[in-house]
Amino acid sequence: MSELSFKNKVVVVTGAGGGLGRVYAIEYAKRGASVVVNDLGGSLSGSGSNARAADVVVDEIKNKFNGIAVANYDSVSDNGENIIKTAIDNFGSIDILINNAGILRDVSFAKMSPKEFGIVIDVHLNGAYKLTKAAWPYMKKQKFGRIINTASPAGLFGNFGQANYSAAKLGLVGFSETLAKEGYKYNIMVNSIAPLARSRMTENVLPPHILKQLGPEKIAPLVLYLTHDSTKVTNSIFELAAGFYGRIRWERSSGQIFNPNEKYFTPEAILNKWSQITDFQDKTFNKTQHPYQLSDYNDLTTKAKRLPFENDQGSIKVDSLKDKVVIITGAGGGLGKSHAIWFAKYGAKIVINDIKDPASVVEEINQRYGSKTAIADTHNIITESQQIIENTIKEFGRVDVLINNAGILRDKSFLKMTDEEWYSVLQVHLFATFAMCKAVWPVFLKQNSGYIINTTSTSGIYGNFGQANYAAAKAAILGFSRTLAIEGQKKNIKVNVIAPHAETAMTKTIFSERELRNHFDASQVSPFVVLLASEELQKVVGKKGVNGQLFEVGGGWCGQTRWQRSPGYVSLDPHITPEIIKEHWNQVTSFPKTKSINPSSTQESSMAILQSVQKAVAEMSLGGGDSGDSGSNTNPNDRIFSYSSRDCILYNLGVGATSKELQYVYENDDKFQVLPTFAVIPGMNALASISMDELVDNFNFAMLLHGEQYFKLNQFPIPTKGKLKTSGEPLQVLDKGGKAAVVVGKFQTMDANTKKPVFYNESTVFIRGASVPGNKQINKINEREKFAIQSFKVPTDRKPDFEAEFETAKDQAVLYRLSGDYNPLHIDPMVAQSVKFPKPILHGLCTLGITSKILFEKFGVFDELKVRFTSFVFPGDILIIRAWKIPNTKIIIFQTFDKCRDVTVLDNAAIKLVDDTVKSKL
Ligand SMILES: CCCCCCC[C@@H](O)CC(=O)SCCNC(=O)CCNC(=O)[C@H](O)C(C)(C)COP(=O)(O)OP(=O)(O)OC[C@H]1O[C@@H](n2cnc3c(N)ncnc32)[C@H](O)[C@@H]1OP(=O)(O)O
Repeated sequence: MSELSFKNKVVVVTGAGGGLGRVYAIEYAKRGASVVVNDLGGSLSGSGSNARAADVVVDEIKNKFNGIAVANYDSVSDNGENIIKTAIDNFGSIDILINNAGILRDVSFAKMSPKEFGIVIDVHLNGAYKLTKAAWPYMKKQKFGRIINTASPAGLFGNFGQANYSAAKLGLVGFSETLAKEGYKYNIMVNSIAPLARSRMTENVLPPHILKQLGPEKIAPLVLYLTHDSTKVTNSIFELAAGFYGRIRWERSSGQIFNPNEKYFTPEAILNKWSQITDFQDKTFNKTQHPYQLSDYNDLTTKAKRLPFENDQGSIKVDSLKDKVVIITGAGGGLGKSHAIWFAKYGAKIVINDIKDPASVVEEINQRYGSKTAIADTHNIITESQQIIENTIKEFGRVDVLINNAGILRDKSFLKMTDEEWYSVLQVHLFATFAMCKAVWPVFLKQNSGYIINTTSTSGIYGNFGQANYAAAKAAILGFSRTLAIEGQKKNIKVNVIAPHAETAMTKTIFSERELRNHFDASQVSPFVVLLASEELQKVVGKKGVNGQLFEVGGGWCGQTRWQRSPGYVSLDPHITPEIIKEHWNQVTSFPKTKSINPSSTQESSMAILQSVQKAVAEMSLGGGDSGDSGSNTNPNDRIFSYSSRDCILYNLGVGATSKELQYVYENDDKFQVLPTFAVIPGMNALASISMDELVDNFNFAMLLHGEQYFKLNQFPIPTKGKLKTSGEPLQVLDKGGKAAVVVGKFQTMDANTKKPVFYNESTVFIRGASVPGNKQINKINEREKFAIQSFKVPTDRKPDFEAEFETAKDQAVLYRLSGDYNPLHIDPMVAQSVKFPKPILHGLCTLGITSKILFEKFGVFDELKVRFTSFVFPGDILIIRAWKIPNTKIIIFQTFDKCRDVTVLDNAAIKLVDDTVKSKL
């Protein structure tokens, strides 16, 4: 494949003095681009400014790569336009913009100051806005542009201590989606990436063995691929780290429709169908979708209205809102007013906040539901949020529910959008939501309960033409809310988000009058909001409750929206290139039904990424033999293992053979042979054909230990070269008290040409920290070999018939691994430490190989072997092998003891001799 060139392209990379940005800048320059390396030169906390960081990168580009680059030291949020000007002044255009600069101000929401919130929004979101705004006219004019905005898993899912950062990062996603829609016809492609990379930011947060895999050089190839002029990908979000590349997209449930009449479309009716709302199966009236825009409400409302007038009210009455105190912002009309009336209907006391005219709503409510049901409040929600809370407590004595509903619109195509239009929309939506939540938070913390319902919009979720400001603000509210939900969980504070399909001004811009009459009705949203603030819903849903969730509601339809991620592509290539990404694009972006996942937290998402990487490492570590062969009727789980005398010698050396034993180490020796335990090697090579990560929950490859092994030899002597085919399948998948999982796999190995059986293995792995839910357990114990599940206790009434000592070499594992088990646990001190071993341990099969070599030489050929690995061995330890002949049988029971650690390491173990009268025939 020809190299993707960036010759004659002008690239601006912000925050390029280090980490990700630096690597981007270098990679672009190496491929011929002219690069503006922007960096303020500040420390991680954003203070100070020296020109060094950007200069160093520019020098590196010029001197080391003979590339073209110029430094810029402006702050993205203060002088973003200047950075673009640097590109124009020096190189005459701007083609590719990578908004990468960022700062952190991590602090719990309770302690977060408005300044800490504001500055993070300013650098990430306003910074990206400033640069994009300045670049946009050039890109539009030249009909070419590529923009990458840097989101984060914290933005997608929320993250403790990062309310500011989550808001900014998801805000960037909403912003990008809108730009993608507006830019498409001008060949401006806009995408977001959510990388989990090793950088100054992550260094303090992640453990070293994980950090090791998270190099920025693994992020850059996707960014370069996405921004190449031959790439037409737009409006997409990617999660990536450590060689994993996946796409993440919205998934909207088919949901539930109700007849949307005021009498029977109630919180009770919605509660009665809650499981349907959050159900992501297709239904007759609607499908689960992966949309780029809001639901087809025309269709849904029409169907909803055809339903019987009476919605089933179920058996649970919602009465927990009686005398609860609810603050609703922007409640002087529209949705807010409707919410207020519905809360009043359910017995709540309401603070009607609106800078315009709350009095008429108050009057209406008090007339209908009794005086003092509602009070008016005209404080400014951005600057006077504290007074609103104080006023509420003064009047009603408490606050239970906060509904952030107020908003404004300043719709304009991005080209024409003014700074005032951008900032004012952010102020009223995002900063007001922040200020109101901030003011009510201590009250909720103190009373150990509270409900917040924030209002996003389908424009925020999917982006919308002419609403870059609104989409950014609304998406930011969602990211912000998710972090609040996480932080509030322990204190019983529930934070959820709705995207109502009934926003006066917005709907007016989208729908015709007729359509509006058909389904613009605020009262079709409010019952859902009342339910979200009720205790009844939390009780019905159970332990975790409804928290941090996003719902789309309107016109009688209610649905839930969440993330869905592709299984993605993992490259273990140490030098991943954009070309490799291009070649595997289909894998990066396709969403096969059974393998796509729905991560719901930063931890879940990151763990799933790292597990995909570990799985790939495991597949490679454990031999990773070719799957199948080119013939027809091949099972994808089959693994081909070709070997030669060289592999036999390597194996023999790994389990203790020396130059004094030519039969094991010299292929021209008359008695050249491979030891019987070689039988485990093709099985081990096929271990990766069993997807442990799918069989058990919380799979972590580094936590996997070899537990037991059984094998049977169908042929002896074992051929010293050949092509073998092994098929693997799980026989048992069991949970060990929720603390570990045990997986037993069977591996049938045959000669790939003659199809004659050669070996049969049953291998047990013990996975610490993993669990197996009831419905995933497998127990085909009846299919297991008798010898494999037999118990072999050493006779305690007599001394062993045989005893031998063997000193393992310090480099035993280093040598043994070359037979195909490249598990880093046996060589990488960092990996070993991460799973609580002080240093790398020896392969269980190496200890077994050493032991059975000695037994083989003493007792002769055996055709069955079974062992349990009871403790680990460090390379260099001295082993004591003990064996007992069981009278009148062909069975030898054995045990291996680690003299240095004073512990039995192989136990419950036996071999079955082929002929107990002869020694090794060899
Ligand atoms: C061909 C396939 C190749 C596979 C390759 C694998 C990749 C390799 O690179 C990995 C390795 O080589 S790891 C090195 C070798 N293995 C070891 O060092 C493990 C040694 N064993 C231990 O540490 C403990 O026994 C330990 C930690 C395993 C268990 O100890 P405890 O947690 O103390 O367990 P315990 O409380 O005694 O028992 C709990 C339940 O688990 C069952 N169990 C115990 N040891 C087992 C073992 N070794 N294998 C299988 N099951 C085992 C117990 O029976 C008990 O079950 P139940 O609750 O049902 O009674």
